Amino acid sequence: MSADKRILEITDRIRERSKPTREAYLERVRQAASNKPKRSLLGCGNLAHGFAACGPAEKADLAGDVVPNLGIITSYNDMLSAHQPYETFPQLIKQAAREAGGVAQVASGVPAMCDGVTQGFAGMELSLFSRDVIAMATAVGLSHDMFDAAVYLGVCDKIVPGLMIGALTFGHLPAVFIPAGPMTTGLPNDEKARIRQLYAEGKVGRAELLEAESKSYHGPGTCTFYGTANSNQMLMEIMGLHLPGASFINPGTPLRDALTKEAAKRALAITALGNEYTPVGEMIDERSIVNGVVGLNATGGSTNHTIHLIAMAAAAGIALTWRDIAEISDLVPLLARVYPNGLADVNHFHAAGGMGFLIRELLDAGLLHEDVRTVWGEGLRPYAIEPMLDDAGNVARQPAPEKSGDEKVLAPATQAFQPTGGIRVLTGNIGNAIIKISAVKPERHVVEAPALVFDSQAALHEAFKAGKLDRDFIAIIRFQGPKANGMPELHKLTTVLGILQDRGHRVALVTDGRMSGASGKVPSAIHVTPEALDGGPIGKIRDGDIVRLDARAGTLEVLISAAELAGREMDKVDLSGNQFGTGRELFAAFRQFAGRADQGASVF
Ligand SMILES: O=C(O)[C@H](O)[C@@H](O)[C@H](O)[C@H](O)COP(=O)(O)O
Ligand code: SF4
Repeated sequence: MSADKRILEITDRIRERSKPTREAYLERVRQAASNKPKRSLLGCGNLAHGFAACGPAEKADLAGDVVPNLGIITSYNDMLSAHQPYETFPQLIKQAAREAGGVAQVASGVPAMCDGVTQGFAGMELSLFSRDVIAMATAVGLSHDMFDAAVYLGVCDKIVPGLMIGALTFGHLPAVFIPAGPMTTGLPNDEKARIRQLYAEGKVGRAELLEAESKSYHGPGTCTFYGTANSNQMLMEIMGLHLPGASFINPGTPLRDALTKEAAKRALAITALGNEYTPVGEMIDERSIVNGVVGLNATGGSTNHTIHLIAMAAAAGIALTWRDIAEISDLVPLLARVYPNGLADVNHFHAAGGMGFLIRELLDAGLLHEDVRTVWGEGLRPYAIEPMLDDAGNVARQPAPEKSGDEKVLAPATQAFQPTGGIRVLTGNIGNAIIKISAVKPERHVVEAPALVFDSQAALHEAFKAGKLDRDFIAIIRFQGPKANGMPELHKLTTVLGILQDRGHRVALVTDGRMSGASGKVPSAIHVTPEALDGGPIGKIRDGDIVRLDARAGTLEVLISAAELAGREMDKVDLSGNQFGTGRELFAAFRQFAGRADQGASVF
């Protein structure tokens, strides 16, 4: 079934806009692909260094140019529960490569930051920039030119986008992304949030809070809320970079290991040395990107992808804009209710039918491009499946269930939770901004209240503790953009603003910073562009100004005259405290050269 004509029109518009950059990119990909395998162009000394630590069989294989060599880019560390399982993946991949007559080598490790550990602390000011560091580290690994394809081990927030930018920069190489899978279900996310609010109100102590948090985040695997990490998994599957059904299988299970080995074999099968050469730079095109945006809106995915998807697309020469995202949002129904957009977690989503059911529903509704290339072959329909193990312990796939296993978690397109997607673009005299409404009650989609201006999230917390916030207000937190302090997530504010909202106050947040993909119930206009440090009007808002956030009309306004706004001086904020400590002194160039949020906030 072909996609709805409005989806086709948006895709055509993106294709037309991207033509100059996309054609130049594809020329570079084809140029790089012309010498295959690249390692045969290396000198003997270079090559000997490249396989010095291999066994005799691998050395013999790599000395020639008929055996494919798989580069592994791994973001393993023990800090992220989602990445800890990757400790054992390289051995599995190497074993699978041998079984498939190929070789696999770890090409490089890339850093991975846990936004949950750094949330609310200085480390969060490195978070967004770590995406581009990951892309650079990926390039360092692949620059050895020893590889015919690469597999990318990454799950969390900035890691998959960084790996994707790196993979597309080596667009002549086939790329398969290998997920680690979600943590098993622990304390429900809404119960965790309830205990946090009790703690913030002084009704429970630190011991009770730590006990609740530890029952929620309790083992290896991705945290089970639908934040940026799980949005990444959804994107990699709907864009055809995972194997069908790979995203949400728990780590440490036979099916997980079978999927990992299958991914390694698939990557070796689609190199230029075989008959299904699938360079990722050609495989990912405007249709794949639009499919990603559709999936993001259909699932109420992370607002961080209104930044990362733009940067990822740009790495393939494709120019994606917030207007594209907004127009797709207006066409795509919300089909998933996973926390913070509901009470279920990602394991419940998978059990209800998961990605296979979602993709089938969106394909049948004409909301996805079916005629795309994927790492699995031609077309997206083969992803409308659910994976399992056969008797021999290999991956088998059967059609996704006709009916959702739980229509309160995963709905058919005919019974969508909301007729449009979870992500909106707001425009007006404060600038452009993003809001995720899938987790905000309809009665809170419009908030008009006096502004209270803060230069940091800490200042708002202080005002809360001093009892100054028991009122209707819109918090304006500015100088939180990429150039100011690395555009941190201000997700810790969710608890305090949630308490005030639950007390019946009309509250909202407006910031040039970010929120977490796990943020939700408080109406928040985020990624305000231009940022204050770039002269954005958000830097001119004063305490008491009336601000109106209207997610229905798609507007964000400070209700003063244009003349008064233009006549106001930009506030000045001392940012020297954001330039040193926790490694921030090493990121001055990133702050200086970071692009706008609506253009991907990239340093490239
Ligand atoms: O974008 C995201 O999804 C968040 O950055 C997420 O990865 C982060 O870990 C949150 O902080 C988790 O939520 P809590 O901080 O509420 O545990
Ligand atoms: S989902 Fe967030 S908190 Fe969980 S491991 Fe990943 S980065 Fe850390």
